[in-house]
Amino acid sequence: MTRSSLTTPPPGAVPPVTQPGTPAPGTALDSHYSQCFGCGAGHPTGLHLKAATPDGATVEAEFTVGEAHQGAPRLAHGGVLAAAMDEVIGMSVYLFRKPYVTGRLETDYLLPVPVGTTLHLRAWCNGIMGRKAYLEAEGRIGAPDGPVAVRAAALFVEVNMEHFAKHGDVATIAAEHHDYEVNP
Ligand SMILES: CCCCC/C=C\C/C=C\C/C=C\C/C=C\CCCC(=O)SCCNC(=O)CCNC(=O)[C@H](O)C(C)(C)COP(=O)(O)OP(=O)(O)OC[C@H]1O[C@@H](n2cnc3c(N)ncnc32)[C@H](O)[C@@H]1OP(=O)(O)O
Repeated sequence: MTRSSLTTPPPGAVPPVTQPGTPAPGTALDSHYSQCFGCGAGHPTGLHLKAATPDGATVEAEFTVGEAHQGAPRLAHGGVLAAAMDEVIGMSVYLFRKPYVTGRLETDYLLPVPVGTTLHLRAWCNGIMGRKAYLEAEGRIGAPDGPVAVRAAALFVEVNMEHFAKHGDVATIAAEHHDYEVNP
């Protein structure tokens, strides 16, 4: 992965700590919001990522490239692939049971990804420093050990729930999200 210093854990970054409530190894991960472009079942043209954590610390997910995801004819749009990486990384940092948002996302595109391809995604955390989490992901074509088509490195920043309440409907967040107390 070609990455900048901004997404590389600095000296002193620590491994993430498993929190109470972290899903057990093998648990399927629910969508965090039904209208989410990445994982929401209610989004008409979204990515509909299906995810699980094999070990309580990393996330594996599948995304099948559809007609709605094209850039060039019959090929996935690069921004859509970046969105898939953002989503699986977001799911992985959420395993630590704190709300984070993407601050920076860097993406390497190694292979074209045709419509109909199932990308096997994997995301993990390389370290945490204060509010900043340093994460990485890869997307492989056709199988968990298939050729790598996309790699990403990201900096996620911890926020409080007011971050979401400021722009969203608090009742909707509360209704769909039971892991955090929503009390702005
Ligand atoms: C409706 C339901 C929603 C409810 C969700 C609730 C919880 C979530 C639960 C589950 C989620 C599960 C799955 C999620 C899956 C996928 C989601 C995808 C994630 C996204 O798609 S999310 C949308 C895109 N995302 C944004 O919409 C962020 C916009 N942005 C901001 O909101 C601010 O910009 C913020 C908060 C990032 C920082 O603002 P701030 O004021 O809090 O803090 P500050 O600026 O001081 O930064 C603190 C330290 O981070 C460094 N830093 C910041 N940004 C940097 C950058 N770009 N590059 C390098 N370093 C950076 C600073 O340099 C400083 O570093 P230092 O401390 O060393 O000085």
